[in-house]
Amino acid sequence: MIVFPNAKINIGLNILRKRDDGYHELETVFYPLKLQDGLEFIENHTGEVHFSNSGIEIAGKAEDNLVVKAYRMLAADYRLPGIDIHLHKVIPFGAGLGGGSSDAAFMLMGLNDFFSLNIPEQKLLSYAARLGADCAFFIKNTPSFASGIGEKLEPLPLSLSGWHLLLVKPPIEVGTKEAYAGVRPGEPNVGLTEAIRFSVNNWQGNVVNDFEEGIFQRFPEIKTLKEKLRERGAVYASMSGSGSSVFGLFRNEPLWRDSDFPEGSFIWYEVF
Ligand SMILES: C[C@](O)(CO)[C@H](O)COP(=O)(O)OP(=O)(O)OC[C@H]1O[C@@H](n2ccc(N)nc2=O)[C@H](O)[C@@H]1O
Ligand SMILES: Nc1ncnc2c1ncn2[C@@H]1O[C@H](COP(=O)(O)OP(=O)(O)OP(=O)(O)O)[C@@H](O)[C@H]1O
Repeated sequence: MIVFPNAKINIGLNILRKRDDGYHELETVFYPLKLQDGLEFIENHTGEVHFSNSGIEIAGKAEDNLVVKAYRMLAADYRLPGIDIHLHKVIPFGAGLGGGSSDAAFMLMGLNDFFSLNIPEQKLLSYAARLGADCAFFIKNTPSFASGIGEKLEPLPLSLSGWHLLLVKPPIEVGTKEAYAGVRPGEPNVGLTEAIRFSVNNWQGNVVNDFEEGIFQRFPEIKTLKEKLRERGAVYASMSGSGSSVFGLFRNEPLWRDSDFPEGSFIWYEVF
């Protein structure tokens, strides 16, 4: 079976408070992108899991990969055969695009479908939440308002249809944990549920990402990137999640060249 896990952006991200277990309560809007990895698995007769990877190389042991963790989680509760997994990685990581979380969520859904496990959506959502705070979103994969630690989801009637998105990930990887360490939690001036209802023209300054302050201090080139997207005509520009990627929303196709951005940047353009 082959599935295509997609990326997400965060539109606004307010970090409200730190919990006793170290996680942070937040409010954010998740919006799916067409940018995708390719994830294939076939049954084998060894009873083992084999993992291979092409495209962007993922360092570390196969057992640490979120798709293998997703398999192990289901295999603990359901009878599953061994499988060979191949992940073609296109979505950059350390980018705030949720690529690893998406791979894990699509693995859960793929195993559920292919091996007819009949796991209801509510249960898939709770498996996903155990794999990562972002992961549950990809089970639904429609524009959503998220709260809690990112796992409480409500569908959001937000359509960016017709808007052009230009996303740039500079050659900097930001770890999620370190990004959280650099924020000061607090209540926003305008709550996200209210701000997101404004027209996109009024988002800048109202729909904010609380990770930006700390990350821009550490990596001024990411701040410069956001300014560049605004100069190029982005009606709204923001870092996504914990960074390092930055996106701009444009009314029309933006004019840009690869050389506008830091050498080695990953660039993605789509029309919603
Ligand atoms: C930055 C976001 O992408 C915004 O959507 C997410 O909050 C991150 O979600 P994620 O990558 O799925 O995160 P996880 O793998 O669950 O957590 C990685 C680390 O980030 C921190 N973390 C994550 C989520 C959260 N609400 N509060 C946290 O403090 C914790 O230190 C945790 O150990
Ligand atoms: N399938 C996977 N794809 C990408 N990274 C993975 C995967 N499985 C495990 N990882 C590990 O997760 C780390 C990436 O996590 P990180 O949270 O920084 O990235 P991200 O995909 O940009 O997500 P986020 O939007 O949550 O910030 C990498 O260092 C990598 O080793």
